[in-house]
Amino acid sequence: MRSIQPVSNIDVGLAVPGSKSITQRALVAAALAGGESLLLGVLDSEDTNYLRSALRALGVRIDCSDPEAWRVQGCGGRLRAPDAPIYLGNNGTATRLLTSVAALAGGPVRITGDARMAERPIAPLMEALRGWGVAIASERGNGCPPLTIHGQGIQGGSTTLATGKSSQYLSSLLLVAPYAQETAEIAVAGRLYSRPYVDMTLAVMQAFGVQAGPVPGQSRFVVPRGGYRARQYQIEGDASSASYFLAAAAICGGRVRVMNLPSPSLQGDAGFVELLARMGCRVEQDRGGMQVTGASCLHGIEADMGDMPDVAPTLAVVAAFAEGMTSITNVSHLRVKECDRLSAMTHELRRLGVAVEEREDAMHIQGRGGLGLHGGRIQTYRDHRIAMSMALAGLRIPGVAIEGEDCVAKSFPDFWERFRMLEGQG
Ligand SMILES: O=C(O)C1=C[C@@H](OP(=O)(O)O)[C@@H](O)[C@H](O)C1
Ligand SMILES: C=C(OP(=O)(O)O)C(=O)O
Repeated sequence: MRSIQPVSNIDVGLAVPGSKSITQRALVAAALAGGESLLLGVLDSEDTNYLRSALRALGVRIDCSDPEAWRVQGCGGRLRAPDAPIYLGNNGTATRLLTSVAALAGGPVRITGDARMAERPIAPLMEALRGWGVAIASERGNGCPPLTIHGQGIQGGSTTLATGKSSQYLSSLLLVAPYAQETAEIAVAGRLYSRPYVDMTLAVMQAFGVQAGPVPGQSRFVVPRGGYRARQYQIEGDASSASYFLAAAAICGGRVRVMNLPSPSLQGDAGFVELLARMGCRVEQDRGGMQVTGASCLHGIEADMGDMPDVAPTLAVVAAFAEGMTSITNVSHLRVKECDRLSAMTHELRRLGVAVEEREDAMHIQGRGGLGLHGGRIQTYRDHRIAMSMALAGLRIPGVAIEGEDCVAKSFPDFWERFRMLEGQG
């Protein structure tokens, strides 16, 4: 258990670990490319280690003797079937991305994960891969992992993605599409959640030499045949990880600078600072980083967070210290993350006395400037984002403690060491 110390008026500058999403995309592109890539500023965490081990099992050599600069010997799109199942814990991104990558292995690949991953859907991606001639089955027949992919290459041509609740399906199809036997087309049916992650995928693909994109005016993506070019690639700081520190300035007053989160950024979650600005904070952002200065009074806002799901818990905690109602809408996909985050955040904020209403796809938080709140032992449901966001409440409310705090290792292994920089202030 980790007890949090309240502070006020902070003044902190820091760099955050590399982006989890960009690291994983760059690893896949570099693994499939021909030749050696050097990935700089990578995130070295539980999730990226799962993906790294999986790519090694598929025959890719990755040298991590420098933890922040990984050297990847690309296989030119030719992977081997692994000797054992690939275990990916609760890494949704890697599970979705590797499901398509596994189709390029010359033999069966079994992908497994932890108990929660076995509840996180993947059926729309399976169906779209079948449209490209890939034989794939979900072991329990429920459209969730464990899965077996009978890797024999990807035929390509047209397929349809019935989108479902994750953009990771589309990112997965896009990333392997250059290695299909025919030009690949993906028609997207239905609403696409978390769209900025798709743009990030396209940007990483472009950086590795593949120009893919949506057909203007249509919900269809075309990816030319070819392959990735190995290169040296610099990864930005993680915008979701940065949100906890930037939000601390909003909650406690004072200012926080994150040096390695540039504006513009490839990450949709970099838009979190715009929400803080709407609540009254001062935001400065440029290529050199982002800075948030807290306001004497925060006010509630309406925020459609369909495109920024991972920072919705952070905003929910800030909302508890604002005056008035904050509505976080369009977030039903939060229910299929590491835990059901809508339900978890509702429970844990209520534990501290915050008035929260939970809806199927939204949360409404009635802030009273933090008045009347009290301490409590926060349950984290093995979810890093519940731990890191709820810790922020303890910077204002005495007596907040976080149970199961080690879950931060998924995306931010030294979160607590950096968090101590905040607690040491004021
Ligand atoms: O593609 C990615 O890197 C991610 C996409 C998002 O998931 P969904 O598209 O499932 O919302 C996000 O929540 C996840 O943490 C990372
Ligand atoms: C949802 C997340 O990750 P993933 O889907 O990759 O498990 C996250 O990091 O908040």
